[in-house]
Amino acid sequence: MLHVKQLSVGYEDASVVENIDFHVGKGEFFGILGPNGSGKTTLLKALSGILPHTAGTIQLNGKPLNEYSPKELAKLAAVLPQITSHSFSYRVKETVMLGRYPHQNGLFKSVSPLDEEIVHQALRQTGVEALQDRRLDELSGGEKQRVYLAQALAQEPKVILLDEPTNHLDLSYQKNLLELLKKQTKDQGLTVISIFHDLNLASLYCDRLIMLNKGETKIVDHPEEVLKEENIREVYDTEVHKQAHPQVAKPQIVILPEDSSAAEAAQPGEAFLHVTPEMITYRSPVHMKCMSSGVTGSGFGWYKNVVNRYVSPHYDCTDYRQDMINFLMENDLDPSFTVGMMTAVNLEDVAYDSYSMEGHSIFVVVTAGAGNAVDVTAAHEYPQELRPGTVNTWVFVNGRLSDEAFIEALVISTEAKVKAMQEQNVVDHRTGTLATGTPTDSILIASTHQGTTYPFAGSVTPLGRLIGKGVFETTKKAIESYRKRAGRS
Ligand SMILES: Nc1ncnc2c1ncn2[C@@H]1O[C@H](COP(=O)(O)OP(=O)(O)OP(=O)(O)O)[C@@H](O)[C@H]1O
Repeated sequence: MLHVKQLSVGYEDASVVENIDFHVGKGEFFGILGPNGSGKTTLLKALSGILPHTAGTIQLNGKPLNEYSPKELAKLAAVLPQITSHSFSYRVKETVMLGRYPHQNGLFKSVSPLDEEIVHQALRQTGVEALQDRRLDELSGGEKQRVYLAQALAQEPKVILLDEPTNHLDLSYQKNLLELLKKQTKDQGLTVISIFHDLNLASLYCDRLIMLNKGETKIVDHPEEVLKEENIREVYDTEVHKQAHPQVAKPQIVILPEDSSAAEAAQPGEAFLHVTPEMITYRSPVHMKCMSSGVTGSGFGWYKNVVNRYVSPHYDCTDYRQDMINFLMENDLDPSFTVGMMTAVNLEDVAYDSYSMEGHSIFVVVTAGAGNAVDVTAAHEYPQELRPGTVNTWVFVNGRLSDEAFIEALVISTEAKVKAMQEQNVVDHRTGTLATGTPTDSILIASTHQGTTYPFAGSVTPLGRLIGKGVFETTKKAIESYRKRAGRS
């Protein structure tokens, strides 16, 4: 559809963008990225034929751009410029109707029923139908933005060129506008070329991206490649972290702020633990990055408190999440900052200890029961009941864990728990085989996110070895206490 080869564009004698090469296919959503002043608008102006290029070629549908008459070009390409505060006092509908101009013939350019229909459709699609009789200079920035988009759509172009289309729009209109354009790429084969400052929106909606750096191409590729941390660091001179979008297969970028807060003493340990018959509470002085299967605070997140709440073995689990939230609030613990678990084990039997080795340190807390133990390899043979977890394992690490280290810490903790159960000869009563856990065990790996960085935590690393030892010994102690009480030792 659009082929750009060795393109250079500038103002007067000075070149602003140089040696740009890319192509955009029919129905493709193509994003232009780059810092302020990198030449995005200059490139877009050249692509829309507003600014002549000084070298190279731009071909639209196989024909050089400069060989199109303005009217011919307007039938093929529509431009949505950056909206400025200045606007004329046209009415909204008149403004959108201007989009039909390239399609109108004859001396008087009368409005046909088809023009009316298309204009109405564009007003509807962009949500400005109710504003159609209002004057443009009375509208908010976001409303104007949508009116100009309606005008561009009314033009029925094959390519639409947009300069930061979302910059005046609130969250919901940003999404609506980009969804609308994306739908048009799929349903109508519309080609969209758009400048973005918001890298995350560009990642979500664009098929491919070009990233400009000081008027030159840094990279042209799909978002996963373009939005690599090293590219952004080099081009935007900013530290970022790239991560997966939680719901769709697209990368997202988060800014890493300078760490200005003085590190508080966060060495995990008994000092922050409080045990009562109703609950075990760990109140950390710092927010901890946690991975857990808690009732509240599950998955990855940042939390200050961890709670293991005692509930009766006959606890009705139907609305356990809301019940846990109520319980936390009654106890002055903010559910937004608390990982909450439940157990039917007597909390006096909790086992905990600190472990350190070669400058690495962890704190482990375990509550364990064996009555409901299960051999997971035979669990498929029997129905399992949803009962409060009986082996709840908390591992607090003094340091910064990478995602890989979190996963490895979880694996090591599970291996150590299974070994402890087997050593204690905990048996699945239905199969007579050694148990590996209980049906609703819960785990927390918490990282103070200060001090040493841990890229890994497998058993080949000192941290992994420490977790293996700590979870094994603490789980053993917890099972022993549980059994003593139950009179089964
Ligand atoms: N009309 C002009 N005459 C001369 N120089 C210009 C003109 N317009 C832009 N420039 C210069 O060209 C360079 C690129 O500007 P351009 O507007 O293309 O950047 P941009 O990447 O779109 O920036 P932003 O993100 O700030 O909108 C800048 O150094 C700018 O000062």
